[in-house]
Amino acid sequence: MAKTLHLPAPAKLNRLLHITRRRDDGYHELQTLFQLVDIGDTISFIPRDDNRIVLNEGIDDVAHEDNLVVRAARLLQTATENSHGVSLSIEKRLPMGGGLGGGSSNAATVLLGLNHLWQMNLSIDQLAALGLQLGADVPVFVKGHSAWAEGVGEKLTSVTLDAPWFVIIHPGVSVSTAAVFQDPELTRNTPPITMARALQGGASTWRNDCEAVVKKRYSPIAAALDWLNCFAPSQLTGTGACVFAAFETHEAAKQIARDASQHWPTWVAKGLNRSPLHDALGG
Ligand SMILES: C[C@@](CO)(OP(=O)(O)O)[C@H](O)COP(=O)(O)OP(=O)(O)OC[C@H]1O[C@@H](n2ccc(N)nc2=O)[C@H](O)[C@@H]1O
Ligand SMILES: Nc1ncnc2c1ncn2[C@@H]1O[C@H](COP(=O)(O)OP(=O)(O)O)[C@@H](O)[C@H]1O
Repeated sequence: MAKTLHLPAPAKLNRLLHITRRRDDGYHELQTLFQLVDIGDTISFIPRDDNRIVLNEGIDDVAHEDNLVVRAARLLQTATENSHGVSLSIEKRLPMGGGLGGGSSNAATVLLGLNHLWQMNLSIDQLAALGLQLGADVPVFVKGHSAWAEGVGEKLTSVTLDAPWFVIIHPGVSVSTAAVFQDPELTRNTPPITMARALQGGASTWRNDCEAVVKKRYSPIAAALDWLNCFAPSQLTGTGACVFAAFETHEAAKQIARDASQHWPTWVAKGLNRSPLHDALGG
């Protein structure tokens, strides 16, 4: 029987997110600091004798062909014109549409995992370019390092950030990314800053331009931010829904998480700089 490969798909936090401009095509240019964290999903791969791509254990709310793991596998199969197949399954731990990048990370894990399993020998840059076709957050997971990002998130420079313990709370609502970017009140003209200046400023200066609009539209997110702000400066990740705060010790994070978990789904996560996916693949 073919051996099963299990690979991690870590989450990310946006520790800073500035929106600098709306482009003519309606998309927004960003400056963001992506940090990888040590919570995530697991993707399992079993090679097949035929050329089919099959998702055995998927996600209830997402159709088979729409699932980013199936789309990533098909994209690699087409781009490399190969006739290998695979059976995939997802052990889902990350909330969907939570701003933790779970779907994007799942896609990146499939691109790297199948490049390895099918021995396609595409470079990381080639895989990141394929990943961008699936979503703006896929390339950072393909590259596998915390990063300063510009453009729509695809122009990446690896950075080494502090690695605190984070408390991450899901306030229980689902945020529409499109609606946030369409909101007339969104701050979309933050002057661009240099990466050096952002890093020099440090975490106490980092903020998320989506936060004001998201708080106004979703009162449960405002409530979770207000609650967490009583213990440490708190922020939204991506366009939400999750909010987070950093703590120096695991103990301190666990203590706050215990209280938070009485109200909301809550995670404690360690900040990372290198992806556990790249550790697992030995790259
Ligand atoms: C803003 C970030 C930061 O990480 O939010 P999260 O998704 O993590 O919350 C991401 O880059 C999100 O990228 P991605 O996940 O690809 O966005 P999508 O859901 O495809 O975007 C939905 C819609 O939002 C708008 N949109 C999205 C990204 C962007 N840079 N400018 C935009 O204007 C577009 O109208 C797009 O059709
Ligand atoms: N494998 C997958 N995991 C999560 N979401 C997926 C997946 N495949 C498709 N999706 C779709 O992508 C959307 C964004 O998911 P996700 O990346 O988890 O959130 P976010 O972009 O807010 O961090 C989901 O709401 C879902 O409809």
